[in-house]
Amino acid sequence: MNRIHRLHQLGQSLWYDNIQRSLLENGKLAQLIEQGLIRGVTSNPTIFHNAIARSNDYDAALKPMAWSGWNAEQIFYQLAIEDIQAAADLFRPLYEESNASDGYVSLEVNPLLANDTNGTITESQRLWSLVNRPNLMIKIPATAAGIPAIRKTIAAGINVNVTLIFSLVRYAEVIDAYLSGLEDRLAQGLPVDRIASVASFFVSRVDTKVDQRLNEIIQNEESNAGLAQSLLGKAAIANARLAYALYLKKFAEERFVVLREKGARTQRPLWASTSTKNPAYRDVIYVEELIGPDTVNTVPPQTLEAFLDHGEAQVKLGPDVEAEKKVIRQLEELGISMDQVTYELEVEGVKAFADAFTALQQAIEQRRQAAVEELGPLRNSLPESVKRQEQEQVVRRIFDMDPSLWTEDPNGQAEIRQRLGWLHSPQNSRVLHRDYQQLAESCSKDGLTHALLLGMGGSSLAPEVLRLTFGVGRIGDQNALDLAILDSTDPQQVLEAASRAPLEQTLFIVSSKSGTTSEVNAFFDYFWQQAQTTLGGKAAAHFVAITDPGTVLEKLAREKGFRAILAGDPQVGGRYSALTPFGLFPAALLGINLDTLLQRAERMMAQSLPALPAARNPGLVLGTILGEAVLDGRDKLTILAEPPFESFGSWLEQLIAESTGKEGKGIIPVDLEPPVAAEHYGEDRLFVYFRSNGLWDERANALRQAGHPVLVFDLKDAYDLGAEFYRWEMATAVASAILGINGFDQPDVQDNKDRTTRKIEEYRRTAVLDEGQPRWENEQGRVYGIQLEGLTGASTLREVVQLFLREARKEDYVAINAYLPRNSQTLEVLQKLRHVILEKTGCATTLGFGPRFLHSTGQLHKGGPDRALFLQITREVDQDVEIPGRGISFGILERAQALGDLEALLARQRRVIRIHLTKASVEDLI
Ligand SMILES: O=P(O)(O)OC[C@H]1O[C@](O)(CO)[C@@H](O)[C@@H]1O
Ligand SMILES: O=C[C@H](O)[C@H](O)COP(=O)(O)O
Repeated sequence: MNRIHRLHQLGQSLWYDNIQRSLLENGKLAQLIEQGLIRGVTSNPTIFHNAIARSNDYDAALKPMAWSGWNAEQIFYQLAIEDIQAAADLFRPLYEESNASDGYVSLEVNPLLANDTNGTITESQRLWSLVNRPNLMIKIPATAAGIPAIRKTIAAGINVNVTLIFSLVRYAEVIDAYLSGLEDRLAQGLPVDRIASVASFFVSRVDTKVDQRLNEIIQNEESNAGLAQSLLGKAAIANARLAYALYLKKFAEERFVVLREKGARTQRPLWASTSTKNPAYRDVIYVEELIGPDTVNTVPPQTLEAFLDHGEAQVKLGPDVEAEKKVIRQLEELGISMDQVTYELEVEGVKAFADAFTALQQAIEQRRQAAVEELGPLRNSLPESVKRQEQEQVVRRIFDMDPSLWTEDPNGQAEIRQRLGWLHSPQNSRVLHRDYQQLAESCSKDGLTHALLLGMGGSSLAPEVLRLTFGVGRIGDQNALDLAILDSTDPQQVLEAASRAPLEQTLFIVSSKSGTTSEVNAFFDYFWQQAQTTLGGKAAAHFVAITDPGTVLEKLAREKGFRAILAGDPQVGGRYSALTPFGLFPAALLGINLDTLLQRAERMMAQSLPALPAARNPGLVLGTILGEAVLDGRDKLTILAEPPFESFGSWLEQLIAESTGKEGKGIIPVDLEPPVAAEHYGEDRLFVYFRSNGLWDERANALRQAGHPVLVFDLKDAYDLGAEFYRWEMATAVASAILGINGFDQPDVQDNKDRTTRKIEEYRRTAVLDEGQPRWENEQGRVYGIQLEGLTGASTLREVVQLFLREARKEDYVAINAYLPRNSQTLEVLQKLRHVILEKTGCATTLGFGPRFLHSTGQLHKGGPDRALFLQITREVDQDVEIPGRGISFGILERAQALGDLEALLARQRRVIRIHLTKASVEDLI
């Protein structure tokens, strides 16, 4: 039994005089409750000031509310109420178990109402119904105006923690107000048995003031110095013990006996202000000296720790208070009037809380203004738009799976009903994530050191982001698996992936929701054959499939005897699958703690539920910004992501582009664009900045000053990706609804696939790929696609590119679609090309590597707005690789995909050229 348990045995409950969001989120508060160390929580305006203004714990939650036009006070109450509710929920079991004697959490009324009876009554009722928890106590100050408010509030059936009590006279009034409130209830035939109240009697502050006077006497009045010296540090405890004696007396009187028979409880004294202010005193003095039955002591963290370490628990309270009366008498003899002291303390106490409240409002106001600045030109329209989402109950309808938010088409609606499972993924995945972790552990134990994931789009991008953000961690005492991703049919890239995957030590993850994605099938054929050749009968133990139940891939994996088959959630579409096995199993292989990742996602989910106001929902507000920005002409969502989050944009790109890019509409994600001076950007931009260390603060400021909206999302560590996945999924769903788009299908992807299939069939028949007639050619390369004015006069590929760029119109974007190996050399030169294009045309630029981007931005290219120039680049392959059993090579598959892509774009009258590099290199285009 520890010291605090002993204290409790003597009849005193220890409450915690502290609240802070991080304590709620990191499990510390839950732990203190579980260990039986604290039995309640108290807050006050100073505590909230410290919690909110002196930390960044609340900033992320504050932003959407600020963007939605809420003022500082609205924001404060939303944040405070959330904390109080969360704490109350943690205490709920104790509250029930202790038959409602402990387990309370206190929230104080606005201290600026301390002298306003009616204002306090109304505010108490407002907070009581907003928090909506039976184990809440509303704190009301024991001012003259507060006393009648206490009576009315108790009579209304609300638990009250009466605060700022200093004097015995006032304390008697408090007891009377409590009893009167109960009597009022009885008179109305209302029950009194579940009403709880405590009287917070402030302790240490009395010593602070009295000791100051005593010290003046010691200094200035020689004759009284001895007595004054002996009284130092005595007043507060004496005053509190007298209060306890009063409590014993009052609650033994007939008046209360009547109430007790009806089930009423006593109003326990609560010793507040019990941290030691004078370092010369014992640091647990205001706990040790005030122990007795039916009391509460609320202590800040340092006092709790001190008592746990060296506090002595003995009963020190009782009816015999002669010594205490003597202390008060002696103080009076020295001219220190307790009436005067306690009056001053009450006035100062009210003021201090009011000042803290005002300072807190100012601190929130500053942060609110800074957040609003981020919206730039969108700031005025956003509050109305968020209100509209609220009126139209968008979040409720999303959770109710109401497809009419996105489309009237019955087929589309039927599909959407099967595609909203991601809303619950953070919780649903909790059931299975231990299996993924165990499987990862078994792979590691069996000596597998590498993993190669074969997948496209939604099935490969989340794993890639996790790999690049987290790096390779640990599984137990081993290095986790070094995960690589293959999502390209470019033969060079296939070979590179193969060279980095030693067969004896590699786990292959065949990852396809549908199980029919042609690239993935080709990768499987290739690596299965390799594994068979080297590992023979042991090959299957090196393969895991992630696929939805009932797919051909599942069947194949079963037939071949794969090490494991992980079932996807059929209610979740590919690009929304990050928090299902498609993202989570690769994460486990990397040694990522799935519990923490899912916890962050769950926290975001909890903020996204329909019960919360729209302005508090991070995904809803973000989605509203994205949607409204498009309607305002800012459809180029430009992603700035600081290390280690640079790769996050590639996941975002596929989510947003494939979801919204259809029916001639869409948001155009612009990822990893080389930076240029702020004035080069058009008014079609909305920037989002994923901030980790503030490396790009200056750049963000310059953009903001140039009039662009720049939304900032602070990420504290890689695990925040869990939350971001969820936030952006919600935002994408909301933005799609605002744009009137079905965000859950990808109608134009199939066309590309069909055209590719036809090309391959023809190739199989004729051994030639039909590339059509070039519009221009020389020994450097050939040009296909739309007719360009003056093309015949061009003498180099560079000139061809220049001619093509003349087609650019204001607010177009230029998409470079490179069917090239994705490695640092090609990336560098293509980024250079992007830079030149951006400076020359002022248009946003995107870069995609084929065929990877076909499963990302490919849908947007064909289905989105006709505001793009597509520069497709293909090349002669140096070293081709056969796809076993398919009668084609990866090189042919890649080229057929490029041709299918080109054809699909031309069929939609898009402005596209293909430059096929024969002798030339990409450098020659710049
Ligand atoms: O997981 P699958 O079925 O192989 O699909 C891969 C990707 O292809 C698409 O279906 C189309 O691009 C994406 O939505 C998906 O993420
Ligand atoms: O409810 C608790 C009181 O507000 C708190 O104990 C005040 O303590 P202080 O005097 O240390 O500010």
